Amino acid sequence: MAAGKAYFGSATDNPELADTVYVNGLSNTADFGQITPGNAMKWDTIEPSRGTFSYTNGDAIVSLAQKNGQKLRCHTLVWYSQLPNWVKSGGFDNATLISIMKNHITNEVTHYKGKCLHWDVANEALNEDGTYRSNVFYDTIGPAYLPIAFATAAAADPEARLYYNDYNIESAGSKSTGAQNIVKLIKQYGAKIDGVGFQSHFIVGSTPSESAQTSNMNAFVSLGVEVAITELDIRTTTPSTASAIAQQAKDYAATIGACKAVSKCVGVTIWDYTDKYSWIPSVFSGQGAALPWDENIQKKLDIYNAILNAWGSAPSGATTTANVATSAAATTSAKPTTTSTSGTVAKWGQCGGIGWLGGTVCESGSTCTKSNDYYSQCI
Ligand SMILES: O[C@@H]1[C@@H](O)[C@H](O[C@@H]2CO[C@@H](O[C@@H]3CO[C@@H](O)[C@H](O)[C@H]3O)[C@H](O)[C@H]2O)OC[C@H]1O
Repeated sequence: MAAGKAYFGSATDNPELADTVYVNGLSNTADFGQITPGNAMKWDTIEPSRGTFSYTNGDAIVSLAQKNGQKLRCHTLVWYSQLPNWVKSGGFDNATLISIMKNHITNEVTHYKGKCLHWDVANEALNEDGTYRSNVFYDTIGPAYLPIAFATAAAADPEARLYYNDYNIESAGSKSTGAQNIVKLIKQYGAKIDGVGFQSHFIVGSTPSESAQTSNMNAFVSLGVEVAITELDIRTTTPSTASAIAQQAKDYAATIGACKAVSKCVGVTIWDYTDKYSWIPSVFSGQGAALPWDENIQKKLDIYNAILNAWGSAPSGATTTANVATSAAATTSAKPTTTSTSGTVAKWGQCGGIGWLGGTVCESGSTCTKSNDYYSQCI
């Protein structure tokens, strides 16, 4: 799977796949060129007991992405949370836990070999002050668990882009510095790390500015890795207000604008696309309304249009009030009127001067062709 192609995508989860309106919206590649499984590839789902691997949920999401022609970010291999008790409280010695971790990674990455554009190899290894978080891997193995995990994933699927993923690393500070140190550590060990994911679970009005996010991304890029926004949502106190929505639109624009401004920022993923299935209300009491589509799977136009404008790719008809999840007309109106166009990609995310929120977009400097079927081809 080629690296360096930008995308805009959404997380999803298996229970939602029974909702036809929802699936139609998720499958609209004019909006979403990429999917991340929200839970289906986590350790407690994949290997709930030692040596027993269950890929049913993950496979369902892979199949959907393949059917739709969407890229996959695979999430996540080594995380202290949603980790089954047999690992968390197993009392294993160093060598045994290394072997368990390597076996888990090898089995899962091999199962999905060739299907994952990215793997979030390690998730949330840091405390807020940038020191290592105490978890069973760190406490038993030490910081070397990180390079070991990355090297193991690289051996199982050499083509997948390997990511460290965390929250509160989206602007400069101790935790961002800690994440930069993880990149250096993994490289010092001679293991492969390709990218850093900024989860970007933001709060309306407290979202870091575009320039703060841009300069922070560039600090990572200068270490020789790409970056991605991997779990974007911007929560507010519910019920939301008009002023909160106006600020939220600016916050989304700042975040997407930052990724757009950094050539090595390869894509943006929102953490599901509709408030109907957002994880926020269940975790942050009294908070929600964090996503660009509402609980009825209707676009919030202020936010949707702010995203399109920040992405620099508002296709004709994109400001329609129709709901893309239910309206074929909205999908049709989003198609370009020209039959085809080609040229050099002037800037990341733009093909022949017409960019798209979803679908394929090309790297700066490459050549592309685009036709009426939505998809550009990067040459
Ligand atoms: O009961 C559980 C339920 O709690 C669980 O919720 C998921 C928790 O993880 C969420 O994703 C994480 C959000 O932020 C970052 O910290 C992580 O990188 C993400 O993985 C996910 O959206 C929730 O659905 O789901 C399974 C239920 O059995």
